[in-house]
Amino acid sequence: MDDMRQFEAAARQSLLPPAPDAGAASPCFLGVSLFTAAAACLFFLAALSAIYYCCYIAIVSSDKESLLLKLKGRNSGKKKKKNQNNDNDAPPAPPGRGSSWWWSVAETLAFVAANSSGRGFYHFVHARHRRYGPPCFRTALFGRTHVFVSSPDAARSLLAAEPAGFSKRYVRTVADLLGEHSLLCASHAAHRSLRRAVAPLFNARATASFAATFDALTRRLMRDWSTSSSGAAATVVVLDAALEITFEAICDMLVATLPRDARRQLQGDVLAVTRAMLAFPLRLPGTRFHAGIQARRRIMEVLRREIASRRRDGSLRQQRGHNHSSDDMDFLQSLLLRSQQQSDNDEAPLTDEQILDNILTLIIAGQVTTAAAVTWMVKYLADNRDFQQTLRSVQLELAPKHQDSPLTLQHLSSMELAYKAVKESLRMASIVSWFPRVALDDCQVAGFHISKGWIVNVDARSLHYDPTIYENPTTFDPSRFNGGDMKQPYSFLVFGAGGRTCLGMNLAKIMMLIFLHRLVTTFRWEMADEDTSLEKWAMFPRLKNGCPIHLTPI
Ligand code: HEM
Repeated sequence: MDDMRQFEAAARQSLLPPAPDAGAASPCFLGVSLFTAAAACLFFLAALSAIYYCCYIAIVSSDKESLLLKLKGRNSGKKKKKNQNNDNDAPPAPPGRGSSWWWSVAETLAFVAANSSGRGFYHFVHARHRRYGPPCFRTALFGRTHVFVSSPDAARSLLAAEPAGFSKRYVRTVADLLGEHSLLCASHAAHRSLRRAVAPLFNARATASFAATFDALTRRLMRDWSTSSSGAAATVVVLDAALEITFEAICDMLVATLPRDARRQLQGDVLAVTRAMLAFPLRLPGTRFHAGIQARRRIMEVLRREIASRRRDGSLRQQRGHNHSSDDMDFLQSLLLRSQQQSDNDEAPLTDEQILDNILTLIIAGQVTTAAAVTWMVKYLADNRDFQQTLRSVQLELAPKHQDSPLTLQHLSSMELAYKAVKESLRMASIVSWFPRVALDDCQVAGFHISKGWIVNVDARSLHYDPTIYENPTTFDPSRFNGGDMKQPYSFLVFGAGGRTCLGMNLAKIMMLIFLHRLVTTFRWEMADEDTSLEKWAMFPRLKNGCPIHLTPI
């Protein structure tokens, strides 16, 4: 027992700091220690940056080249540039920096810092756009040279009819999560046949039936909100509600037969995949990227089980020979039927992998974007109460015609002012802020030299906030659309343009119109929290607080 006490006393003694020695803490000694500590920190940071950079080149880059080859390529690129500079006729490289690897580390860290701050990842682009001015600037991210272009002419040269010199390129994380057959990531060659298979599904009948489903969900939501407010003001979080109903409507359209519990699991997994899209691509348990990859695996399992069950129950055999885009089929059934008909006709059929990747793509491309757009629209109208009131009067005049019945496409087409509010919200929110393309060869864009392999991004948000195109661009003003969609071609790019234009743009506009009409004719609202900081690491810009509003029934 005594031994034990002695041992504890000795241990306590060893944990106590040594008695202060007045002579040891002289100012000179402190200065040297601080200097050494600062130097060590700097060295540590530099080493970390270098490791980080090398990891990123190795992990993120989609090319199969080795790191060594890349560095070699960069050196030969430097030589090439020197030769180019000697040639007076050669177009200049876009302003900005991006060839030195130190600069690439600094820019990548700045991008990551913007992403993990409340200002959102576009802040990085905006700061450089201001520094270098239009029409473009150059930077380096994750080991790749990126050019951001922001003029309608440059946008036309990159998007119109998909020029032969460019292909689509998303960061590796997005491609890993959505799958190599996803429409959003496929190269131009693979894209053409995939789009031919998916585009017919968005026909007029499917759109009308989608509008009816979404309207029913929105009316149910507003009824719940009315009940919870029961005459007094209630507070609701718009983003949560918008995510819920857009998911339900899109799920009904794509895989209508999925049981309730499978839908709930799917919804959680889709959220995890979305969260992982801009995460560091480390497949270590506990990381966001790993969680996203696991969620993708579960989603694929659920969808594969669904396909197997449809093949077992014989419904596909019965529907063989019918029009594959018939309105009583969900998208999954239409694609399975198309695949079966292709193999019956000895054509190369759509594979299950292609079908699965694109069902997941449609859920993510459709749900998260539209929910974010609806949320921004509600915020802009909360900030512009006069416009909210004007719109309310207009919409209330239209309301008696369909108060208790579903909104039809005809009803929606008569909502001119609401439609302008939808477009103005889409412009200001610029949900997809830029669209990446990769140069397949050396070429010129906007009078600047672009080297093979550089990523050229159409900076849609800068275009939408260009004061030479949109007067007072930071003001919410739906009347700017009085004359039609856009003042100049390629200046309103909320849904992209050319061969890669958004396939769901009509559905997105319909969802926004229905939500706006039902909300403005049922409630008045104002923001319950004025915090405008953005959610960190979100692929599409959205408010961190999800846009809580106070609702008062009218
Ligand atoms: C407000 C909501 C939406 C916005 C802002 C939006 C925006 C966009 C943009 C800008 C592109 C083109 C990207 C590029 O060129 O790189 C795109 C592509 C696409 N969108 Fe949307 N979208 C929305 C809603 C939807 C919906 C509801 C669906 C379907 C359910 C959808 C499905 C797609 C698909 C499949 C593509 C790829 C098209 C292709 O490459 O052929 N989107 N979207």
